[in-house]
Amino acid sequence: MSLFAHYLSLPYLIEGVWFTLAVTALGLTGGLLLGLALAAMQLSRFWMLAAFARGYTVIFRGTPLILQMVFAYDALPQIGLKLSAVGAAGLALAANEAPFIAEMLRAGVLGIDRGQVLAGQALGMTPALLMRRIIAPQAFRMMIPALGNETVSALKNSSLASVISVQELTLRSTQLASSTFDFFSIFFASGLIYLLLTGGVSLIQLAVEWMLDLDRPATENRLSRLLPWYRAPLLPELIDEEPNQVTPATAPTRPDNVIPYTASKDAKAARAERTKRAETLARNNVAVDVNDLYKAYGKQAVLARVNLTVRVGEVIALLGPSGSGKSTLLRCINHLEGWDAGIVMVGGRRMGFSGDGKPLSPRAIAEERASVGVGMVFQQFNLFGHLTALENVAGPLRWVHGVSRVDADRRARELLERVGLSHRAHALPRHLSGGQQQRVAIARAIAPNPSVLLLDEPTSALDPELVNEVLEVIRRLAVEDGLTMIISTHQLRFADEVADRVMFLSDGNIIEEGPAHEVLTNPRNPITARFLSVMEAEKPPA
Ligand SMILES: Nc1ncnc2c1ncn2[C@@H]1O[C@H](COP(=O)(O)OP(=O)(O)OP(=O)(O)O)[C@@H](O)[C@H]1O
Repeated sequence: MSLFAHYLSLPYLIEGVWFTLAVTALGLTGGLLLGLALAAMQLSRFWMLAAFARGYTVIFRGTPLILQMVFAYDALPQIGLKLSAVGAAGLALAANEAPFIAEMLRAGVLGIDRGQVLAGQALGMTPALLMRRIIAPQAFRMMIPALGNETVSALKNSSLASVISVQELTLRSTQLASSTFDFFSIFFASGLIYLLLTGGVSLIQLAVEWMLDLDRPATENRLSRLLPWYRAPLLPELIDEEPNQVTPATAPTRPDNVIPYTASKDAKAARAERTKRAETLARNNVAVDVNDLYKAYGKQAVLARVNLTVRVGEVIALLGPSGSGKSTLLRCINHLEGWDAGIVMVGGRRMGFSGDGKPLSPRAIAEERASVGVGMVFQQFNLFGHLTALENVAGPLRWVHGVSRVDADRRARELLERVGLSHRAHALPRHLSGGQQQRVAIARAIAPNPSVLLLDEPTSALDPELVNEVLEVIRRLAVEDGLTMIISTHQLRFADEVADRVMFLSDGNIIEEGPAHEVLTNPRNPITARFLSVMEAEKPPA
């Protein structure tokens, strides 16, 4: 036992630990940098880069590390690259670790919900901003356990450096044992030192996991403020506050030339009101103009020469059976989806193309989305999972529109209050109900004051009892703010009450359109009539 304790603190072995740590540190740092480059190449749009990275991965993952170490130490000098034993071992370990780390990074990035990426794009985030603010923070959190594993494995693999005479712990233990024949005590001491080192890695991993745990109450310190997923601590006055009702707008932004309609009980007065509103809207500028839009997936035409004109302040309800192309049409308007032929103009700008007709880069499209102002609300809410409700609304305002933190927070609080969620400002999306999440998503979409709001079946992922709270928010955006909206929905009563016009899509064609009440109560096309009769329970009274 005393011999065991003696070997544990023997300077000869302790010095070996430093070599072990040096090789591991070189291997991990190099592996992380090279892994980042390889992952970026594999995820890039350029197939040559992706093919190169894949080839590298196949070679370095498929050959033994011990061979790579010998190669780095003995073969590289023959082409003029002479490295120290520690340098050669570190280089070989880095080259070997890189493909494993790259695969972890790639899995982390690909593991982020595609909906969040679409939402970020719709908010005008450039690819780099999306990566920095949305994808990387969440991917990193998911990768910590795998990174911990990889660190432990690199630490143990560093013992292979003994083949090129690096004086690391394993080599020194063997040398010592050969000269003293005290195999048991030396190898037990050496094993315990390795265990202490790997135990240290596990502790660091646990500490990082704890620091990044989203369910942990947010704390205020300088370091956490620098992190992209920073959350301000909960303000005491908000903790016990009673839930707000969905309250009236604090600052409606209705254009002057849009007449709000009030729900009139008298059918005749309501009709007169609608006619007057339609006449006013017809004089307004065009907000969205879709011309001969054609899009196909393979041989299937999903949008077959669609034409659509929406005036400022108008509310359009897109109806149609599942698979008729409603979501695709909305995504094309925001250029989240490319198309094969046709032109989409929003606010007089040709979306996705420069003045001379050339397609824009992803970055330029993102900037265009932000400046034209097309908000989008998705069926599955698509809130950023690592950000609180407040940050979901305020973050994009700061990052995309350059609004100051104070102003962005103020605007976010106003909007959350408006959708009845000020008491949940610091809640993470996963702690909100579906209806609450969708209300935050609406607040996020209208925060930058978009000129047009696209809503893709905003209530179809909700339980029936939560549908009304979301419809109420949308209703107020139409009625009080006069926001131009295109809503794909199956809520016929809602469409009748809120929409100015209904467009009915079938197999990628608009087969019927007209004033909402007219189409919904007296359809001319047999396909529309059949669809409405199937949805009878939802149909508005004639
Ligand atoms: N990425 C894709 N690849 C191939 N086909 C697709 C893709 N996305 C959509 N489609 C097809 O395009 C058609 C239109 O889909 P879209 O989602 O626009 O319909 P929708 O009217 O919004 O349906 P729902 O009401 O169910 O959401 C469908 O037939 C769908 O299968």
